[in-house]
Formats: sequence, structure tokens, C-alpha cells
Amino acid sequence: MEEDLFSLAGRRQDGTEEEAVRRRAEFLRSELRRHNRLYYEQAEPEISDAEYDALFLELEKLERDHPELADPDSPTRRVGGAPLQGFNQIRHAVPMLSIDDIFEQRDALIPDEELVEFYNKLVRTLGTDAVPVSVEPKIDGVALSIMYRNGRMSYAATRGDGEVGDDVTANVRTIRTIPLTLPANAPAVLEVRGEVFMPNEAFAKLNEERDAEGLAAFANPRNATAGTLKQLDPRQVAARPLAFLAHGLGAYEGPELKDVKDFWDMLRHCGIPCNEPVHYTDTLETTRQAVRDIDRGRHSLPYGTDGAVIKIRSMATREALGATARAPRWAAAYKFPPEQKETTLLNIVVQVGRTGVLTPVAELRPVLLSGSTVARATLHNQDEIDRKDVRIGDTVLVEKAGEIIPAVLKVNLSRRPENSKPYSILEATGGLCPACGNPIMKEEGKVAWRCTNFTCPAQAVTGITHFCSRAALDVESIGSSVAEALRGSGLAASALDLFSLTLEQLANLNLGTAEEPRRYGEKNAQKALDALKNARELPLERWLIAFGIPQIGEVVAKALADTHPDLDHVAESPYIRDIIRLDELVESALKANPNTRENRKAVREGTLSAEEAQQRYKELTDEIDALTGPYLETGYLRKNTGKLSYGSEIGVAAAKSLNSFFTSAAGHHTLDVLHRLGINPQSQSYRANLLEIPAGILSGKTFVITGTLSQPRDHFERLIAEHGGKATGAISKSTSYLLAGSGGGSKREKALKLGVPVISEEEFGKLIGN
Ligand SMILES: NC(=O)c1ccc[n+]([C@@H]2O[C@H](COP(=O)([O-])OP(=O)(O)OC[C@H]3O[C@@H](n4cnc5c(N)ncnc54)[C@H](O)[C@@H]3O)[C@@H](O)[C@H]2O)c1
Ligand SMILES: [Zn+2]
Repeated sequence: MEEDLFSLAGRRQDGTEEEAVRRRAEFLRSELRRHNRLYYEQAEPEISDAEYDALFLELEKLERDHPELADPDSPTRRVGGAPLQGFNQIRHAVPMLSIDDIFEQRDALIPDEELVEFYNKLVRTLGTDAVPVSVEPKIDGVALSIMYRNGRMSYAATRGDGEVGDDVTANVRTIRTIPLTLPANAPAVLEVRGEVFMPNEAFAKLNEERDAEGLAAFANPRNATAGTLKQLDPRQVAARPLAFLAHGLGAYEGPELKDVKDFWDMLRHCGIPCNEPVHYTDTLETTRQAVRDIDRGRHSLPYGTDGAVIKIRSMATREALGATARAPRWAAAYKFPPEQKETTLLNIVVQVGRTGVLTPVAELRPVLLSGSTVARATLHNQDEIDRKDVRIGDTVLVEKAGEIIPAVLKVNLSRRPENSKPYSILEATGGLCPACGNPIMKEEGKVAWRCTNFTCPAQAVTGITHFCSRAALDVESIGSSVAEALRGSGLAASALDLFSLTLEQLANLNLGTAEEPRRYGEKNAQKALDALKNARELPLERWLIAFGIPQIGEVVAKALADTHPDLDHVAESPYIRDIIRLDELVESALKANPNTRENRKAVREGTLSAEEAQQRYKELTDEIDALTGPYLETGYLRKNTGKLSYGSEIGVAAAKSLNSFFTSAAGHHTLDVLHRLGINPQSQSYRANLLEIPAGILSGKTFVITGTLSQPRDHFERLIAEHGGKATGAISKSTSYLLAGSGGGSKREKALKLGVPVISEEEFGKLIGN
């Protein structure tokens, strides 16, 4: 990761430069894809649009300057997004495209130079002086296509990846201003393209309500809209005030439309809400003026706008110009630069999010930005703070793009107070979570600090959901909405409270709203209690996963179960402490080695005595030998080929993370509660000596799994491992069995060819004595 974050500046023109450019392009592509997912699929963007656009432009430029890097899958050539889970998909009759951007260059001599270029290019391409265009506000919402056939709404779909979107008809039907039927003489086929949005006022009210209910606020109206449209329950959508405005046309069969004015007239006749105001112009100067007019008036529109869309009026010309894979050639979106202002950064506070991530937030001297007062801005994470060197007391430049939570762009160094100090989250928090007081940690390769305590009140919902997930304790009937309700009602502040719930409490849990209650019900409640009862007996590794300790996934959890008989032994494990100690000893020894270049130099220069160096090194290596000896005999440690290099079942980072959890207050609390409940999860695979072949019924046998089975593949892999066998990916002569479900043709053939026995799920069950 880190090596990708280099700057291209100052590289020499040779092979390494090419490689550097390629790597940078790859990095930008993967970052843009990641941000697309966050933005379109999760409605939880991490960066502002302006920051996203900067990455996008950099990649576009790289691809333009280095045509050899062309990639048809590049985010610059695609509509960013993907269909969601839980919805039916609809293939669009006509692809739903994006629009190419034109950026205003703040402080440039001609700030709208790109607009001039765009218009002049149209003039040249079309060979006329006057190109009639329309200019209208760009609505910051979620793109929607509504298909009417023979005067009735037939479906409504989101943009998705441009080709295939989600069927959100049921949700869209709840938006009151959208007609379900059209007047008698409406076109036979009319696919209206437009934008769903949440009006600014309704958005502010919704966030106030969410705040009062203790729910996370939406970052901006666009997010709130995307989040609402994603709801699987149309009643929830109906409860939120969404609006729609049309701005474009997809499939169409009806009277000929020559000019975009005909299009607007037809929509108005059909009773479809239209985007306004539309300016009609036919010279460069009047077009520039129209864009400026929209900029001036945009803050009084009921929705967020960050630009103006310029479109050719003539439908025939649009057709003739066509589109690229990403955007039409006959339109452009002029993006207004987000408003920026300087103010003083009064303080930095650290907030704990629902996943336990610590976010530093700047408290600002309030300033008026894009029509609202800004008093707080996100600083994202420590890396961002370091990169911008933001300090308390600084004068900072703040930006508010759309309604995104404002961001601190940079520091005005000329106004920095004299005694200011760099800001560190670790120092400011004393290494403890501000919400629960337990240790925080930063995972390797990640930028965020996080609270390590799965019982932290700030992360109750995620903690409970994870605790109940399939890989953990598999309490299927408790998902995120039940967790949310449990927390909201005060019944469970953390996952450990689940075991004290009664049937009555659970059954009466309200999953709806105060106005529209929806009971969880006896049946679900009983199912949840049964699953929780079952969870008490689940093996150690599943519990270790359930605690959500950083670095502890399925593999490490299994390794812990192989090397510890039960949870109490993991909590007190000398093995884990010794792994950490060994790591420290090896590091010291490598440094103390008299043969390193530095130490030889120090001896030559007389700053280090040769005898002392030898002595110190010997002490360290003796200690290492003493520590590793017994573990090497039981296979808990392996000697690697490198000098002083050892392998352990549990990595050093995981060992440190475990140690930190079990010595923290949260760890002690967890063990106390489990003891009180009489739960001490047991290992089913503990072996005091790993070098002895396990005496499982499948020991020495290898399996390959193929086809569709009644349970996910990892279920069978687990069974095989529990009985001492091994599951591998590829089939060979030495494979003992092919466990085959339906399908799985090629592996089955290969097994038959190699003479490997093919067994069914039933036969496998017999093999392990079920
Ligand atoms: N912050 C992030 O992480 C992140 C991630 C991905 C995308 N983005 C933002 O989204 C932009 C790209 O998204 P996009 O591809 O949806 O493009 P876009 O939103 O910039 O423009 C295209 C869309 O504008 C809509 N639109 C609104 N008003 C319109 C009008 N009057 N006429 C025609 N179309 C109108 C259309 O639905 C069209 O699909 C980026 O420039 C960036 O600002 C941000
Ligand atoms: Zn915490």
C-alpha cells in the first residue's frame, strides 16, 4: 500500500518511471473503485466529491498521457456503481450514462475556460456559429429511470452500473408527486430519466429526528436519498419525504420531439415534475451568463446543486453526436467550486463511530459557508492530520462541497501560533477509547485507530451484529435492525447482555417506529433464545471470532483453539506472552549481533568493547534458546531457515492484540460475565503436541470439495478439520476423496480419471459417524 502513495514528481525518464506510472494508475483505479462502492453501494463516502474528482482527473490525465495504460474497465470509462443485493435487477432499455464534467478553476484568469472550450468544440464539430443549448441546474440526488408503457408506470430502476439497475418500483410508487398513470394521449413508451432527492428542509428535519433517536445522521441529502431508496420495506420509504424532478429521456415511442422544448412540453402535459429553471441560449456569451445566473440562484433551490448541465437542444444533433461508454457527447456538467473560508480551529475532539473507528473532528470558530453555519469539520484520521499538519489553534481553510460534512483543506501557516504542537490521537486520548476507556489500537496497514472493545457502548449495534453473525455465534435471527432496536430500547448495551434477555422482552421488542410499531414476536424471540442457548456450547474458536478482537479472524481463532484447551487458558496464555517476548528478544539480538556493520564500526572506533558486545549477544541468544526449546519440541514454534527466525501458530501482531484485549478492563469484564453465566468455551482441537498426528477419524486423509452442497463449503471444511483431515483446492492422485454435490463437472471427471473415490454428502456423513 505505502509504496503506491509515492509522488511521481522528480522521477527520471527510464524504465522505473514507466513502472511508477503504471503503479500509480493501478492505485488510482483501485482507490476510485473503492470510493465508488462506498458512495453508490453503501451511501457512506469517505472523502469529499472534490477529493474524489481530483483523483479521477489525475487518472484521466495519466491515461491520456500514457495510452499504453488504456483499460476498458478503468473507472474513467464506466458509470460508477453496481446493483445492490436484495432487489431484482432491471436491464435498462437505453443505458443510463453519467455526464462529463467541466470544472471551474478558482482564481484562474478565465475561471470558466473549460466551458469556453466545450462550447467552441461544439461549434467546430457542428460547423455552425450558433449552437442552441439549454442550461439547467444539476440536481444532487440519485439518478432514476421510470418506464411508462401505454400510460401506466411499468417499473422504476436505479442507474446501477449504467446497464443494469435495481428495481425500486415499490419504493418509487410511494413518492407522491410521481404519477402512476399518464393522460390518455401520452406516448406509448416513455422512459423518464430524472433525479430523486430529499428536499433540504426535509433533510434537516430527518437528521434532527435521527439525532434524537440516537441514530447516525446522514452526511447530506444525497446520502439520505440513496439510503432511503435502498430500503427493502416501501413503508419506510413512504415515511420519508422524497421528491423527483425529470431531466432526460430514455426509451421513447410517440410524437416526434425535435427540440428539447418539445420534450419539456410533453412531460408537463403528462403531469411529470420537471427540473427548472431551464435557460435557452445560442451563443457562448449567453451560455456563460446562464451558468452564472444558476450559480447565483442555486442556494434558494429546494435541493442541493453543485453545477449546471449544458445540453444541446436539437434531438437530431444529440443522436448524431452519440455517446462514449460513460457519457453523452452532447452534454456537460459545469461544476461550481465548493465554497471555502478561513477560520480558527479551536479544538480537536475524538469521536467513536459505530464500528469502533476513532474519528478526529475539528471544532471551529463558526463561519457561514454555502448558506449554513459551520462549526465542525471532519479531520478523517491521523494520517490526514499529519499530511496537512493540522494543529489546535491553527487558522484553517474549510470547504463545504454540496452538503457533505465540511472538511479542513489546509492550514494557513503564516498565521500559526508560536507554541503550537503537532496533534496526535494517541496522545490526546492517552491511548484509551473516549467512549469506554479501553485501549485503542491501529492495525497494520490501516489508517484508523479503533477501540478494541466489542462491548464498547459506542459500537453496540455493530458489536451485537458481529457477535451473532454466522462465522461467530450464528444467532441468525439477530441482525443489525434487531441489534439497533435492542440498543435503542436499552435492553442490550453490548453483546454480553443478550444472554440475560427474556422471551417476553424479546417478543415485545419494537422494530418499527413509535407511530408504526412492529413487534419482533414470540416465534422469532424463541428462535433467538434457542440459538443463544446453543451458542453457549459452541467451540472456542467461534467465541474468539465473536469478540471481534482486531487481527483475530477464522485462521488465528482456529490456531488458538489448536493450542489452548479453553477460553480461560487463552486469556492467561504463557504461549501468547512468549511469542511477544520472543519477537522482542530476536529484535534486540539482531541489533546486538557483533557482526553487523554498525557494531563492527563501533568496535573499530572504540565506542563499543568487543568483549561486551559478544557477552550481550550471547546473553540474548541464550535466552532465546531457553525460551524456544520446549516450544520447538511440541511444534508450537518452528525454526525457519534464516538466523534467529521462528514461526509460530499465532503471529506477533495477533498475539499483541490478544494480550491487549485480555489485559484490558473490557477483557476482564468479558471473562467475568462469562464466568457468571457459566460459559467457558472449550476447544475441540487442542493438542499439547502439534507434532503428533491427530487421532481423528479422518487423520491423514485429504479432501477436495466440489459442486453445490446443502451447506456452504466452509461448513464441510470445518468438519473435515475437526476430524483430523485436510481439505485442499486441487485434485491429485494423492487426494483421498472428492466430496461432490450437484454440478462440479470438471473436478468429478478428473477424480474418475485419477481413480480418486467420489463420495456424496450422505456418504461423507457416514464416514464421520453421523
Ligand atoms: N465522494 C466520493 O467518494 C465519490 C465517489 C463516487 C462519485 N462521487 C461523485 O459523483 C460524481 C460522479 O457521479 P456520476 O457518475 O453520478 O456523475 P454526476 O453525478 O457528476 O453526473 C451525472 C448524473 O447527473 C444527474 N443529473 C442531475 N441533474 C441533471 C440534469 N439536470 N440533467 C442531466 N443529468 C442530471 C444524472 O442522473 C446523471 O447520471 C463525481 O464527480 C463525484 O463528485 C463521489
Ligand atoms: Zn470504546
